[in-house]
Amino acid sequence: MKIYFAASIRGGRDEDKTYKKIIKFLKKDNDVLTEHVGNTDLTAEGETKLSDKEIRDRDIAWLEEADVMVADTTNPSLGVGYELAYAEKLHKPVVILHNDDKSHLSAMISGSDYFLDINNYSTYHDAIQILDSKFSGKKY
Ligand SMILES: O=c1[nH]c(=O)n([C@H]2C[C@H](O)[C@@H](COP(=O)(O)O)O2)cc1CO
Repeated sequence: MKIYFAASIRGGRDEDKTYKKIIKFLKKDNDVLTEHVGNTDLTAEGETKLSDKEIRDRDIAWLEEADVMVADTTNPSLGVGYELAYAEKLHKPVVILHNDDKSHLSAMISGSDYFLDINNYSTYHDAIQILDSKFSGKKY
């Protein structure tokens, strides 16, 4: 499966180690198109070798190509909000991971009838268990 993993970059990189572990787990059986999101060397400046237009256009092409989106919404991010709305427009399945101990998910996401697969996690291990139960043997 091709997975578009969405998580905060310019919104802040406090959770980058969690992103890295989630991507490592997903990569065992899948193709993660946005592996750079989990790169712990990537700062809140974002990808500096590409223009913002190149980043946006590449990411939308990846989103169109993806079978499913996994979004970690714990760290609020304009880009992730945009990607979620775009996934809804494309009718892509979306799995949301959110650590309720750290932030309160926007009502624009939790109040939407489209985003029904919203999963609260506290530790990285919980997040992996959630993904394992969703993806093992499942085709999107
Ligand atoms: O450098 C980047 N590379 C990139 O792929 N993105 C995409 C992927 C992430 O899921 C999302 C993060 O948005 P933001 O930077 O607003 O937190 O946007 C965002 C940036 C910087 O905005």
